[in-house]
Amino acid sequence: MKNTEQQSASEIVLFGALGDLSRRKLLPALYQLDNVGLLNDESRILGVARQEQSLEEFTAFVVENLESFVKEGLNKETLDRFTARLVYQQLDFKETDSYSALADTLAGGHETRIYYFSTPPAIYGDITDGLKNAGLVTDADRVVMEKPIGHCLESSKVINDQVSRYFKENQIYRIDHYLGKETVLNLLVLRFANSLFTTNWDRNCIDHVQITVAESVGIEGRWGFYDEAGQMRDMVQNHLLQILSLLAMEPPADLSADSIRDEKLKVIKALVPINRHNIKDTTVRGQYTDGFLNGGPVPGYLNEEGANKASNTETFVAIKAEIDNWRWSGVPFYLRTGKRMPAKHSEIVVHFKPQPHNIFKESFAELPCNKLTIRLQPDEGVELQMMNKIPGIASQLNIHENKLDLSFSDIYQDQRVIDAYERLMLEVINGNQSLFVRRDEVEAAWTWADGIIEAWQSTNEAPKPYAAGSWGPVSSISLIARDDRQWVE
Ligand SMILES: NC(=O)C1=CN([C@@H]2O[C@H](COP(=O)(O)OP(=O)(O)OC[C@H]3O[C@@H](n4cnc5c(N)ncnc54)[C@H](OP(=O)(O)O)[C@@H]3O)[C@@H](O)[C@H]2O)C=CC1
Ligand SMILES: O=C1O[C@H](COP(=O)(O)O)[C@@H](O)[C@H](O)[C@H]1O
Repeated sequence: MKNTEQQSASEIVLFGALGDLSRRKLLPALYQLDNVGLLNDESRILGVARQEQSLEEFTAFVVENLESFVKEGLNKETLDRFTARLVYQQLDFKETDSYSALADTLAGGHETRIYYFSTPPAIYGDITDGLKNAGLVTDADRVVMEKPIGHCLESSKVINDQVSRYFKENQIYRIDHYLGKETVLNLLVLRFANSLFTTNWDRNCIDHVQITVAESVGIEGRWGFYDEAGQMRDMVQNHLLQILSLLAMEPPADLSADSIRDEKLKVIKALVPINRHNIKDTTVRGQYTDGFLNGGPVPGYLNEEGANKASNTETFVAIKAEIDNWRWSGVPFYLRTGKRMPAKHSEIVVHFKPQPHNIFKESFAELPCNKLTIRLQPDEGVELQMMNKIPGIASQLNIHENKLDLSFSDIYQDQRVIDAYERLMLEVINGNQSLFVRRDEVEAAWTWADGIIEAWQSTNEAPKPYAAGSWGPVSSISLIARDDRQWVE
């Protein structure tokens, strides 16, 4: 299978190769690229982790996880090729003077090295120092950093400063995997390749927007990490703000990385600050309690595996966000995200304004407004809710609400849904930063998120309880009901 003409050979170095992200997402993504011929035959994959183990043991670990996480099943030929690329290096990342063993392992390899930091962000600086000390930093190298970068604006600056001592901005790929999702990427096409939406995409035509990112999973054994972060830092500061900025940005001049990132940045900077004065009217934070999901009982957050203390960490956030600019002034963007909600279900619903005058009062006292629903996952697609005449001679102008439904699984039946990490890994290999987050975006996002977190801290209020398997605390309904609107369920 040859598809690798443009992909130059690189050494892909996974720091934290034995961790959760690596085994569930990164290794399967690399396997999938290999399977479709998008990994150069010469590229090696070097797993680096703290644990002492042989190459055979690492290979067995990789195969076991590929078997679990590559849904389509493994291809023998690809698996043989993939496992032949593997190399393992034991290393304590904090021992910044002991990276010489890694340098020896990399010696004679390809000149482009991709260092993927799949570790807690607090040690990105140590890894960078270690690489520098061992002479493993050149202009050809790239660094991939996982989110959330830091815990707040200040800590993100420290981490970014540490990494950028030796790597330039054009070598740094800050991952937000939502930017690699087909449907998130499709926002660019939907908005800028369809004049219908381009011309109606502003405060004159749009009443409000809802963005829901609901997960049915809890915190999946990551209590230690999650309890420090909470849903605000884990999901809103990054994924939801990235979706919001793609949805609300001005048309970029072209598809280059900086054109897109410049426009996203302007949106994040234009978000109306939320602070202790407006926090109560604009946000709700919740924490799930014991409940039922998929027909069975599930534990509350404080009863999850690994929970070791009482905690006020939020597992649900709803926010009424506003963008203070020419295009969006007065249009609320309601954001909502939580763990242990009834289903994994992420979508954007754009509510258009009502018609100025209703000539169909006999059918509808109030005409329902057009709604554009962008289903991010699962059941990816785009749906336009509109009014239509019910066919028939008897009813001259009997109308009802119906929809145009572009379901990706129906239309692109033979197309596998590509995992976000596959696309993003390929973009790193190809050296394209468009789908990665620039430092100033991260900092603007932290500035806004920190304001909310500090305001919550200042009120000292506990998160509102919601039963696992529900759509969040009752007060999240009031948040939007106060504006005479309701969440689309
Ligand atoms: N898991 C997920 O779904 C997601 C994760 N992320 C981000 O990805 C990154 C990795 O997360 P995740 O895989 O879940 O975390 P894990 O804790 O599962 O993995 C981290 C890995 O780093 C290793 N490590 C930590 N410190 C050292 C050290 N000093 N020396 C050597 N190895 C070390 C750990 O080894 P050991 O086990 O020996 O401690 C572990 O293998 C984080 O930044 C996280 O925020 C982002 C999105 C989703
Ligand atoms: O970054 C993260 O994302 C996942 C949700 O990702 P998805 O692709 O499954 O929607 C979330 O569960 C995790 O807590 C968070 O760190």
